[in-house]
Amino acid sequence: MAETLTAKPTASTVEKQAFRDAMAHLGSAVNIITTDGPGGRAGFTASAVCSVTDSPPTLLVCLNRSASVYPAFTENQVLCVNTLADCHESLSNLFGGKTPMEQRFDAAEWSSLSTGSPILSDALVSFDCKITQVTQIGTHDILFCEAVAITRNDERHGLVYFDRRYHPLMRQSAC
Ligand SMILES: NC(=O)c1ccc[n+]([C@@H]2O[C@H](COP(=O)([O-])OP(=O)(O)OC[C@H]3O[C@@H](n4cnc5c(N)ncnc54)[C@H](O)[C@@H]3O)[C@@H](O)[C@H]2O)c1
Ligand SMILES: Cc1cc2c(cc1C)N(C[C@H](O)[C@H](O)[C@H](O)COP(=O)(O)O)c1[nH]c(=O)[nH]c(=O)c1N2
Repeated sequence: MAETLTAKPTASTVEKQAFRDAMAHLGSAVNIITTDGPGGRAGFTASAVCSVTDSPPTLLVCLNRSASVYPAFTENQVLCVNTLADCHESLSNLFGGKTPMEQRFDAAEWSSLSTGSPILSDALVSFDCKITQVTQIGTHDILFCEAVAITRNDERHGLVYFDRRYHPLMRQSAC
């Protein structure tokens, strides 16, 4: 586990709502981030996920520190990024807040791979990761996550969150 950095707050001329309205114009994949371990099983929906480097294979996940799941991720130090397919809209909403944890997990099939974090059975792709570094910016922690195992489903269609709504993302069919 490496250092935790804290950015100095700076005055911004952009209002929070204007920022969110602007961010709603960026389409993104939708993911259910899961963890399990001494801190308990937990999961939440995240669109703030991206690739950092392939050497070592690293993704980042932004997690609001006020989320109910925050203590579990902090304690477990492992997580799985489960990228959702077009059929997962209601599952995304379940993991998107307020629903009790057991009810979230009861709605789908799960397995485990290397770290013990729940792997969503029909996810588009699952990155089983250990958290290697954490940086604090404003309300969120940026979790840098090194993939230790990956499962892929090359047949399913994708799911995109854009303009505050879900959209299916179709694979190009072979011609
Ligand atoms: N990064 C995040 O924490 C994040 C991202 C997406 C959605 N959400 C949450 O999901 C719910 C629905 O979101 P929505 O997209 O339908 O409408 P919204 O108006 O709350 O958000 C619009 C866009 O702004 C960004 N955003 C929203 N809340 C943020 C936050 N606290 N920190 C950083 N960026 C944020 C995201 O890109 C989001 O898609 C809200 O409660 C929202 O806070 C959080
Ligand atoms: C489409 C979409 C996308 C995101 C979210 C929601 C939705 C619907 N949420 C919010 C997050 O899922 C929610 O705060 C957690 O489920 C925690 O909620 P509880 O505190 O358990 O109610 C979210 N939260 C976060 O910290 N980082 C993120 O990238 C996202 N992205």
